[in-house]
Amino acid sequence: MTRRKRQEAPENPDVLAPEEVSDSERLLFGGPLRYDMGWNKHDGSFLELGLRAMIRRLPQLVATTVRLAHRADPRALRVVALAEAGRGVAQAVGLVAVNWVLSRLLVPGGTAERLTGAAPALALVAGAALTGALLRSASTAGTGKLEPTVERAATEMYLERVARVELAAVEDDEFHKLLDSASWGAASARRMINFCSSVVNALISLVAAAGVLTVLHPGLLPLLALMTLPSAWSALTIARRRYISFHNWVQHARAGQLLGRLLIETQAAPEVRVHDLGPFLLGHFRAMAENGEREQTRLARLAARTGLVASAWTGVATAATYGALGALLWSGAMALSVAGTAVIAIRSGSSALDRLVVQLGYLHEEALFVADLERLCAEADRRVIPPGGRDLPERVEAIRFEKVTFSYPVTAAEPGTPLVKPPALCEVDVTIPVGRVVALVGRNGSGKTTLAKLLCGLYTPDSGRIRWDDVDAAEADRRQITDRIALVSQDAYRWPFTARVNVGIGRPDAFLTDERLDAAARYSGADEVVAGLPRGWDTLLGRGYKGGHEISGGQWQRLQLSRAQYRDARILIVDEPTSALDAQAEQRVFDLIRELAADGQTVVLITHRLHSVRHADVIYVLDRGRVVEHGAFADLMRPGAGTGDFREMYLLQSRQYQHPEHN
Ligand SMILES: Nc1ncnc2c1ncn2[C@@H]1O[C@H](COP(=O)(O)OP(=O)(O)OP(=O)(O)O)[C@@H](O)[C@H]1O
Repeated sequence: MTRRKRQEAPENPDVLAPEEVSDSERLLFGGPLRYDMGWNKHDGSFLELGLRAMIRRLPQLVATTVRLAHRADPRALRVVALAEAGRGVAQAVGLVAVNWVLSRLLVPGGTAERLTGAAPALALVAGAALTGALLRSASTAGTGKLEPTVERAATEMYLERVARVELAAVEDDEFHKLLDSASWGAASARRMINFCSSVVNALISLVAAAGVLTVLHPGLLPLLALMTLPSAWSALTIARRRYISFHNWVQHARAGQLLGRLLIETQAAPEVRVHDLGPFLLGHFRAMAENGEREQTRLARLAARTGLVASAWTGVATAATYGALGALLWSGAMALSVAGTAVIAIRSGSSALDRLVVQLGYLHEEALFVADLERLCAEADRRVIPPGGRDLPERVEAIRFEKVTFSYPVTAAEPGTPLVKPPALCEVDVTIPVGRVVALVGRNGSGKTTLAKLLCGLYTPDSGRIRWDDVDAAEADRRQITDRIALVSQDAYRWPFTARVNVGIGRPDAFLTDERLDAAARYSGADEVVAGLPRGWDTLLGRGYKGGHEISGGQWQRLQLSRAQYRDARILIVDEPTSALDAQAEQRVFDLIRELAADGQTVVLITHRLHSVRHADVIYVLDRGRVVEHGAFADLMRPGAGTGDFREMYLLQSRQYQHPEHN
């Protein structure tokens, strides 16, 4: 693979290098492989932050961290805050004591005499160092306690909110992106504790150094600035360089990793072999990896150059500082002991500022994810399933859809280009008498599943009403609606749990007994599936786990039918219940549904197998979101009745089952 001509290196090394995209990436992904995920929007955020902006944001960042920590463990927060403040005082006292020591040592007289004179000051230096060490360990312990607590509290806050929102929110693209970036918020909150404690510590050290210098000699403060600013600039520049390198490298690495995954993925494996895709994918993998390596080398060279410039600046600043100190000493404006203390204070202040700018950058980046987490919580609260509501009648006679219209939210392909999509349901009138079998039939995309989801309360109509006798579902207690419904959908979830839990999860609050499970399993033929599992009911279902066992689509469907039976709800919605079942199992399911109907169970049956709806009490035929005809099977099959849609579809299907000679 040849590589495109390298683009010119950027003039300003603080700006991200232009995209270096290999031909492989252009061919396979149409350009650089960028994720369209929520967190992606924070890529490169460190670079947007200058020194001044960092300092401006400092109070807000510290406030956010303190708020998180206070919510999780106020006591540990107090320990960390007091320990850090105490460390600052200990540092200042230590510096003053050093000055005292030097002033006692640098006086004329015998060594023993001078040492004796400096003894109290030396004891103070030792005391300050010991106190500082003890406080540091208290702060480390407090931070260590806060970190996991903050992460747990933030994770719980996230999960608890997400579990309560409407389905429409989870399906909304924008909400999903926010969900994605907020999912990093908990780990970021944890890291913020550490970064923030380092920032506060560096800040206190800096203030202590500046305070002591001001007390010693006001003229020393500009020297601190002279020495620390180039060093802060160099620390920030080098940190940015590393950051740029990481972000450029990570894109190419991601693209390469994707190819690596495709080569070993089970689903792709047959095609990789039959079409001999191995060398093709491997060749592109190598080209991308080499591109990534070249990028890293280039950035490492640039980082080395910047480091050298920064070191030269720091050297000049150090020389200027020591020159100024020398001049003050020479002119007699400053005592030697003060100059000695000033050197120590300036060094400690400058290293504190280095730490401050780097840690502040990281703190800023983590704070963006925590802000997403907070935004998600606010948004989730806005889109939460409303709690409470009107009680449903104990014995409902019929559920009625009255002129119900519903549209899914439309996502524009390009920003600012609204898409017009017809509603999934349009002015639909459907009556579901309790204790009867109602069938919904129609072409793909005609709105059958949408109607079932509205019945479950997963969506609410844009207009029109769904009434449970005289109670409007929009005002009813949603829990009472879902409690009365069991749903077997074509895409029912395959829980990576044991077979026992996969059925029992139909009603998680009910006691799991083998008796109840066996009864539910017999209902759909899942008893045969369970009998064939290596550990029976206790077999873990799902590949990729030790002891995990995979079962076929049809076997899953039987388990899912048992789950609905285990739920023991008054209304059973079955959406394509037999799509993956063999002919025998399918017949059995429809016989069961008939038996249920005879027992007075309400069944809403959605299916494309029209021969199976012959026994339904009423059949609704949908087309492009509208009910085009409805009635009993015999009525719909009468020539000339209604629109004839059902009759036509039914006859077409029956002809396919007949032997060609009989046509
Ligand atoms: N989650 C969704 N988001 C956006 N549009 C959707 C969503 N689900 C369904 N639709 C659209 O709504 C319309 C009705 O879909 P629905 O799944 O209700 O039809 P259906 O009759 O059950 O189809 P099938 O027989 O294929 O299962 C279709 O145009 C479909 O593309």
